[in-house]
Amino acid sequence: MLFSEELRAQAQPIMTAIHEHPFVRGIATGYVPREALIFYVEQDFQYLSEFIKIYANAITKLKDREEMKFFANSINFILNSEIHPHHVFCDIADVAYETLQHATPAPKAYLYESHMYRAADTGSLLNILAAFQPCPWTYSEIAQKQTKEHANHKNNPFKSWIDFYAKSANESEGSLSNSVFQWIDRLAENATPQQRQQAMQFFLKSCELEWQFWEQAYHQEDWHFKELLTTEKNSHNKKLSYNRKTTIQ
Ligand SMILES: Cc1ncc(CN)c(N)n1
Repeated sequence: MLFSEELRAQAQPIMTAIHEHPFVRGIATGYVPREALIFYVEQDFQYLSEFIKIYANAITKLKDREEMKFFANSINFILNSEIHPHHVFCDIADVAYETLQHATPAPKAYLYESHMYRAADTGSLLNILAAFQPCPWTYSEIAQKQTKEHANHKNNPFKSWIDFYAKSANESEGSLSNSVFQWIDRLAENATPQQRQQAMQFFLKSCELEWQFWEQAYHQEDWHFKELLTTEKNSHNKKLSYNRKTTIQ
């Protein structure tokens, strides 16, 4: 069995829980509470910004130009394309995207970012790829499953979100996702059982943190002593006062 097959097999219970998560089901059925959408975008904006920095840092560990290109493309995708799904959520929540770009990372987002830095700090490309991979992989799985269920019908306000990640499953992110699994397999061939085990742990923890990220947004889980822990003035302490862009008649 290829190592990437082992990774996916071990992660299956987590992937099933992600598919069944109420936030993710809400995308398929067309309704997610407004506060959850706002919290998600605030946190994801911060998370993806951090992800870019971690990708950039990972480039310093590479020797091969093709490998560098992969990380450069990933950064480009996050910076220039992945704002679209955020806009979809903002439009549904009827909130201006610019107002959601100043949050402090909430506990699970902080944990996820720290986890990826920890993977990068090991200096092992296998660990780095294993820790990064659940980010594109789980979204591509969600979108492909929801497309198969025909959740992306024209009356679903989340259609464009599903189409975006389903399309990227075939083009950039997903085909990228497959090529990353192949890359992981090549690295795993020369790894010791201990090194594979460590990479497996990075992968599974990132999968769990993907589930936690949905959970955190759905329940707007934040630091309990937030006012002591942040210097941000514009954090989502004020979430209930987010003005709608349009006036309700
Ligand atoms: C937390 C999280 N994980 C994954 C993705 C999809 N790249 C995302 N936007 N945010």
